[in-house]
Amino acid sequence: MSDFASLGLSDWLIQQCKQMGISKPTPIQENCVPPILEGRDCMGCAKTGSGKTAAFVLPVLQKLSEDPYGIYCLVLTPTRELAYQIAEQFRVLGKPMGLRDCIIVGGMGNPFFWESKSEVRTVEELDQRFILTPEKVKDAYLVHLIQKFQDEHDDWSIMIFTSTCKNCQILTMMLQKFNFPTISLHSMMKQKQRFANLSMFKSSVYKILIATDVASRGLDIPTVQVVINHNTPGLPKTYIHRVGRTARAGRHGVSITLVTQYDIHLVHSIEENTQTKLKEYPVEEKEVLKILTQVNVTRRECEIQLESTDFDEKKEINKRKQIILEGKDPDMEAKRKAELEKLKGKKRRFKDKIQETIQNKQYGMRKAEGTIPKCVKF
Ligand SMILES: Nc1ncnc2c1ncn2[C@@H]1O[C@H](COP(=O)(O)OP(=O)(O)OP(=O)(O)O)[C@@H](O)[C@H]1O
Repeated sequence: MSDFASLGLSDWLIQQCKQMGISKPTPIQENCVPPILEGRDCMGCAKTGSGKTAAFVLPVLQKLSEDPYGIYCLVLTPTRELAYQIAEQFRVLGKPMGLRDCIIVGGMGNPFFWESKSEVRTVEELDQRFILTPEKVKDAYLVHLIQKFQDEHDDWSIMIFTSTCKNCQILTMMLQKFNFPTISLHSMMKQKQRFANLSMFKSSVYKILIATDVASRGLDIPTVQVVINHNTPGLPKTYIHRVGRTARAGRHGVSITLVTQYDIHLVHSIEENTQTKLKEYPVEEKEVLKILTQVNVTRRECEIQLESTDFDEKKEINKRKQIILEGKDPDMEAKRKAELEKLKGKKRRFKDKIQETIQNKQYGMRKAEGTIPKCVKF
């Protein structure tokens, strides 16, 4: 493995990397830094947590420092949280050159600035991936797993991914009722709250973050030791992004995916895609059964509690907001959808009618042929 100097990086940047605890380039950095410094187009692809951000931040900063003029670099990210995280990397590495940056995100009013520190530690070992196939679907397994991690580790931190905002909210409420230090992150929360929750999780005020896929891409929280997929991801790509939130930069990490009998095909495509056979996670069923009723009752209580809030109403508002952002009129869209449904209904009835006519004809023909079996009464 080469060092940063041999990649053509300046001393001040190498020093800044050292200050962050980064002394040797990762393969993606080794392969991307020189061509970017040469001014060539570069497309990089590497596994999660392998230092892709610094692979472009470092050469961009170096080139900018050579000719610091005007707006130099525009970075596009899939989520707001990721925009802040990347800006943070630019800020930390670009501190000696007095870098100025601006974050622009949708749905939050004016762009604003954010200051915080980034943390890097030494590179360690690989991660382990498991599946857990519960006898019965549900949440008791989740509670059992968390309990186990809490009992077995002094320093623990878990990210749980689930499919919908509503489920994310219910699970959070439920785990809080079991006194687990839990916080959530999903798109139906106000952005301010999303940032606040993320930073409280990052600083270990809360040990469990329950999130939808809004948190599955790019977030770098080195302390996360376990990722639990409360639902089996529908796409292998989503699985890869989710489990990539642990075992960052060569650290240890475990991922556990809850799988029902209906998800086996999804597991197979994940295994095929990742070229990894998922191991069965051993669970003491007896222990799970002990808490089963209590967990079910608590979950139901949380569902009822949530139904009495304006959660679904907000969902409707968010949907309408999205339609407006897409440049469409939400009322017109609703009308269009209703008309489409009407048309589909008409088509369905027409199809049923044809089917019925065909059946009647067939019946008539078989009757004429005398091939219809006689009804026998006992
Ligand atoms: N050369 C290095 N040596 C050790 N740690 C590094 C090195 N480069 C970056 N890191 C650290 O590794 C962690 C992961 O980096 P980064 O977030 O850029 O990964 P990524 O490849 O973009 O991951 P993802 O695909 O999940 O977005 C960060 O904490 C970063 O500071």
